[in-house]
Amino acid sequence: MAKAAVLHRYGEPLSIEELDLASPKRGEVKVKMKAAGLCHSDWHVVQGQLPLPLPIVLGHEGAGIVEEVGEGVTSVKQGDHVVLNWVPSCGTCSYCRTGRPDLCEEAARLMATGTLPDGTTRFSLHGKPVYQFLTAGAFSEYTIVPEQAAIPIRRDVPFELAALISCSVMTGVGAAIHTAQVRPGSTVAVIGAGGVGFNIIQGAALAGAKQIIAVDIVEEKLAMTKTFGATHTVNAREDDAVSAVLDLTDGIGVDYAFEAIGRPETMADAYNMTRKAGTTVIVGIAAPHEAVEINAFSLPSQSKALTGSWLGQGNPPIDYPKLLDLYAAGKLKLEPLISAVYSLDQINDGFAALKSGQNIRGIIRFEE
Ligand SMILES: NC(=O)c1ccc[n+]([C@@H]2O[C@H](COP(=O)([O-])OP(=O)(O)OC[C@H]3O[C@@H](n4cnc5c(N)ncnc54)[C@H](O)[C@@H]3O)[C@@H](O)[C@H]2O)c1
Ligand SMILES: [Zn+2]
Ligand SMILES: [Zn+2]
Repeated sequence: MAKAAVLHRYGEPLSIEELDLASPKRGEVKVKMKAAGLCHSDWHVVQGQLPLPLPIVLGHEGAGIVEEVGEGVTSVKQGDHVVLNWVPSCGTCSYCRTGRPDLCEEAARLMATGTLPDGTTRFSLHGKPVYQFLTAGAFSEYTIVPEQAAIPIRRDVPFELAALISCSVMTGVGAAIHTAQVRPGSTVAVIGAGGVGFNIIQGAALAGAKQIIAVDIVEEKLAMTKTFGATHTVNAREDDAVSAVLDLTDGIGVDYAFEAIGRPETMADAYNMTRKAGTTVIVGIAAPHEAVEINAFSLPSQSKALTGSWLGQGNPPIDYPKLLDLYAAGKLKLEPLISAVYSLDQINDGFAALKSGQNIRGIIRFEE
């Protein structure tokens, strides 16, 4: 049995249920969850913007302890501390073989099916399957994931901080460092200062950007971005974000602009505040039917690079431990990213806070 937060119908609160949990099969790992972050991607699912099979256990940003391993598992053992990798790459598809495990075809398939690789799930309720978001299903006391989804980590980092590495830190820092490859002395704008946006800001600062402009609509969070390396802030409720960023860059625009909200309008804003030959990186996730409007003539005449970034173009077995080492070396801030801690029972309060934009990151702490 495992107590978990289950989404039964889009738009409804999650319900806390005691689910049946099978044993780990070959190549699978049972994890006792210790902490799980509330990411806007989970919220997109709740709202029906990312259609998935229901009922489902959401949560994909998590850390815990290996409780049991299935046959053939070699990379982790009972008692290891692990961070969940929500893109458990297969190692054999064309993307994996060409160094892009973030775009693994098998992991993309599992996102759509809400299952483990064999097409089934280990959670069930009254004999019917309960699906697992991104194979993780992290909003549960226990979960069972593919071996590739449980990345062993150093033991000296508290679980709540380690959990953040799983999505917001990897996604944000990776978007700046891997995807945009922000150069020292460059100029950056980040639209959306949430869990992901704060990490794009600290990633750009780590890369040596000289000007980092944070754009959001919540003044308290904008003020906090300064401690993560932002040099300027723009409140998009008060000012037009594109004009404000152009004003701050002598009318030229920034070298790199990032969108970290998931709205087509702000994606176009990110493009429009990028200078000629600069780079626009879309990190926010919009619904599959939505489209972004971009001036067609500008595409050749301004020659900007427009790209996306998934999991910060990361390779979790290598990058999660590296990011934790950067934290231990005092080069990444993790503690101040957590602005509220909830119990699993309080998860709907956490999502209400996420919806209102008040948290940087809210995190679930599982009871002992
Ligand atoms: N590409 C990936 O791999 C990946 C990974 C994780 C999350 N995401 C996506 O990134 C996005 C951000 O996720 P998050 O967890 O940081 O979300 P979040 O809710 O923590 O942050 C979103 C921020 O946007 C701000 N905002 C909302 N409307 C705005 C507006 N009109 N103008 C300016 N700011 C506005 C909010 O105040 C909030 O601070 C989501 O779409 C999420 O699904 C993508
Ligand atoms: Zn996420
Ligand atoms: Zn693959």
